[in-house]
Amino acid sequence: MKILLVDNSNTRTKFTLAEGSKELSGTFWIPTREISPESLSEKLAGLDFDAALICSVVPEKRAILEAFLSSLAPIHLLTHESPLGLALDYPKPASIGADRLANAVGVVARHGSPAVVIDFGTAVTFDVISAAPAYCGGVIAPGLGAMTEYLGRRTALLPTFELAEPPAAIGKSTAGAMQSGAVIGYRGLVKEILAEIRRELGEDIHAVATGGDAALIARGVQEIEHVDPDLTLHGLRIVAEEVFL
Ligand SMILES: Nc1ncnc2c1ncn2[C@@H]1O[C@H](COP(=O)(O)OP(=O)(O)O)[C@@H](O)[C@H]1O
Ligand SMILES: CC(C)(COP(=O)(O)O)[C@@H](O)C(=O)NCCC(=O)O
Ligand SMILES: [K+]
Repeated sequence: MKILLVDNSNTRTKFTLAEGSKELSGTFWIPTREISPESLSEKLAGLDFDAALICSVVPEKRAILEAFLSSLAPIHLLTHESPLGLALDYPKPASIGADRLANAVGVVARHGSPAVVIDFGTAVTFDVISAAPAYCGGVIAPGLGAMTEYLGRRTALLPTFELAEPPAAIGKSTAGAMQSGAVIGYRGLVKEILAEIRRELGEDIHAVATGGDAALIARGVQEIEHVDPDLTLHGLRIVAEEVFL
């Protein structure tokens, strides 16, 4: 059975096909703002699948994905009521972003629990999973791209610049100084949040990173043990196996 997995997040909507193995057979993405019946017809043309699992944190685009895919195959929308294989130790589980639930499922299966998964996307999210495994809660902070874009928009003289490793901490140009603030500053944010999480838990749990900015930031954060770029899709694959197989 071929299952189409869809991670509809705020910047990019990622797709892949699960075909019963632990590998994902090719991933591709569409900018989320471009999701429409037309772009879906074009990008999914010729793709053959028997079911689809959608994880969405963008309601307007979720409605388009649901309508489009349900005309082709049975679909399941990931929620806190999906078979996640973990307890949700959280006052309002319905409020947890579906991508964060998928990350929690993915990290337990691929890296073990207890764990903290950090997703460097539009927002950066930290999610803590206990040994049980149970989802315990987490942290939401502005994402690296959103933060730097905002700085460019709210100032008269600051340019947009490439998010890349700064040549030095002490910038010798406006763009160099901004790269330093973004990349080095962001690593500081991550280290401090991880340290506080570990202090609060009284336990040295391992950290796994995913999301568009994971590789750039994790390179300078020794507390992050693994970067797993497709972790969310793997979480979806595991839930899809429970739902459809
Ligand atoms: N080709 C790309 N398109 C968009 N963002 C990218 C790309 N490559 C890296 N990024 C970075 O990834 C971030 C978005 O990460 P992503 O995991 O796609 O977010 P989300 O899951 O919220 O949609 C952007 O802020 C940007 O800095
Ligand atoms: C925190 C998020 C914006 C992250 O989205 P992303 O950066 O992956 O696009 C998303 O998971 C969300 O809208 N969550 C709902 C609120 C919550 O998780 O508490
Ligand atoms: K995401």
